[in-house]
Amino acid sequence: MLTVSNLQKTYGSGDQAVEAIRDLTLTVDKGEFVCIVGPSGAGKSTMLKCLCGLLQPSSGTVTLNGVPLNGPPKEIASVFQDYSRSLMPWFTVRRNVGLPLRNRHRSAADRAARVATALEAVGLTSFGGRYPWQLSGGMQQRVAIARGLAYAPEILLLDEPFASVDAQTRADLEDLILRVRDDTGVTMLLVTHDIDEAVYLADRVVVMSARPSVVLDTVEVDLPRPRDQVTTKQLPRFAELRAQVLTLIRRPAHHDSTPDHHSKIGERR
Ligand SMILES: Nc1ncnc2c1ncn2[C@@H]1O[C@H](COP(=O)(O)OP(=O)(O)OP(=O)(O)O)[C@@H](O)[C@H]1O
Repeated sequence: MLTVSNLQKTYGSGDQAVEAIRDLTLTVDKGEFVCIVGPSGAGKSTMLKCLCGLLQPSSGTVTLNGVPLNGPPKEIASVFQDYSRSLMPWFTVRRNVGLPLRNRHRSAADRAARVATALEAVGLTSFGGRYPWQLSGGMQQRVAIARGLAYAPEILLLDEPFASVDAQTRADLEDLILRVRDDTGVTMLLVTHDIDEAVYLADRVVVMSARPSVVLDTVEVDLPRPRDQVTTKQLPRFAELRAQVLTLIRRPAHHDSTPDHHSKIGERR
């Protein structure tokens, strides 16, 4: 469904040039849940911006259903880490969730129905009339997820979506996103620096090196579904997969990445 071939991205030029991504190649199949792990500054957000058409790669291609990307595609919705900056504080929850639908020229009744379904999916039906600042951080992130879902994308891109909430809320949101995936069949591409989270959620974990990033390897996650925060994480296979990803991350890349970068990624604090 989504193919990234030899993606390379350098910001600026000359003395100011920052090579964020050296060479990324990966594919995401329809309905798959792919997690991307990589150290801080590895270029994960840069990659997602290239995938949702907000940034032009310096070289390489991104194709969606066989068509090269040329600007933001209507098939993709994104959820970012910082919900406080992605929600409009002067709009109600309902209006925030319905915002991207206005550009798709849907009727008011259709928009309202989609917003209601999306709010229900994230358990916020009774909060549609509130403002974001009246909600907890975890609830605000659920609003951001609902906004992505209301858009009915083929692919949902999630950039460290649970990084700004406490551990219990994070676990709840992880389970929410798994439930949404089961209910809707939407393809998920989620970036995280948390190995446990990646293994818990994914069908496949793509491991990125430190900047300038390359794909170090891909790990197939053959854990049974439905997954559970307690029983899945107690499985010996979960520990094996976790160790496999950690070993990859600790192995220096072939280019000039430093061990310091690698130490920033790892087990949940
Ligand atoms: N607009 C920009 N101009 C110049 N350099 C940039 C720009 N955006 C990002 N960079 C640099 O590119 C590199 C990759 O940044 P990016 O935000 O993609 O990494 P990341 O893996 O998402 O990091 P984190 O996990 O900390 O969010 C960093 O060194 C960053 O400083």
